[in-house]
Amino acid sequence: MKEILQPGPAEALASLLDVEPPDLDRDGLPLLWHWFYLLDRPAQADLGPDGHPARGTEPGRRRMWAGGRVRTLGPLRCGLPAERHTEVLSTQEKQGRTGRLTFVVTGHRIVQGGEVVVEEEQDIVYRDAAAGRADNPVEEPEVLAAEDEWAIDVSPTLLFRFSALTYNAHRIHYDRDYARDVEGYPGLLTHGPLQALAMAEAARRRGSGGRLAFDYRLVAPLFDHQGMIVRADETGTAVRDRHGRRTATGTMRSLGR
Ligand SMILES: C/C(=C\C(=O)SCCNC(=O)CCNC(=O)[C@H](O)C(C)(C)COP(=O)(O)OP(=O)(O)OC[C@H]1O[C@@H](n2cnc3c(N)ncnc32)[C@H](O)[C@@H]1OP(=O)(O)O)C(=O)O
Repeated sequence: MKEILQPGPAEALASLLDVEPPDLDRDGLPLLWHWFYLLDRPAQADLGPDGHPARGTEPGRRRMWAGGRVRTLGPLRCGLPAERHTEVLSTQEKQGRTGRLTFVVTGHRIVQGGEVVVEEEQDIVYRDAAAGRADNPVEEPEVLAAEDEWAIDVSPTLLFRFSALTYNAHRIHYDRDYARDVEGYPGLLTHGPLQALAMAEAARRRGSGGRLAFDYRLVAPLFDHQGMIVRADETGTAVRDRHGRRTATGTMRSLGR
């Protein structure tokens, strides 16, 4: 897949996150902002009942984004062509606390000007249909956001706009009836990439930049009524809900300028 990268998606993302638009001419796209470019555009006829492309998935199993590893090796520039190369790297069966898990790892490389500028692995997990019904956490008392934490209101409009920007039609993020009645979730599910991006942005606020290695895991589902509270410090970055339950963790390392 190949396209000329335009500033529009980056401007739309800055508005969605309520952050200052980055200086694209000086720095290129920030860490993970490549997720809004070079998107798959599957035909409507190819979508399964969950809104995700049906190809290659076992009918009835539930897809979740479980984690990933990203390396930025150079600036990704707007105004220039870039291409994405994607392949399935591995498929592994595991037994988790929530039942049978099938992890599919896909590898992605973004090439610009003949150089690999982003290298990434994404971990997607498939679970049995009943698993979502167990994802109904007991809510502890509220833990207010500290001064060094970033509280994001997870509203349906935020989730819808994120789905739209990534051209992701997975119904768990915007169709409350489907999320509850079919997948058994207690609310709309916050995208894994949105949580990863919030962690990367919290680190960017602290001055991270240049060539970076970022590893992250989505460790528990985050629903829209639970808020999203993000923090980054020198030891890593994490997301919790407003009751103190951790839903994502990440570590970042500089690879030098
Ligand atoms: C976009 C998009 C979809 C989404 O965004 S979906 C929403 C975002 N994702 C989530 O909310 C997932 C949250 N995480 C979970 O629900 C659970 O952590 C998960 C992934 C279901 C696993 O929970 P379990 O309790 O069943 O598993 P265990 O902790 O007992 O672990 C069993 C083995 O699996 C390995 N493992 C666990 N989590 C991960 C991970 N995130 N990445 C890679 N591997 C993982 C764990 O290490 C254990 O392995 P062993 O070798 O030690 O057995 C869209 O669709 O596009």
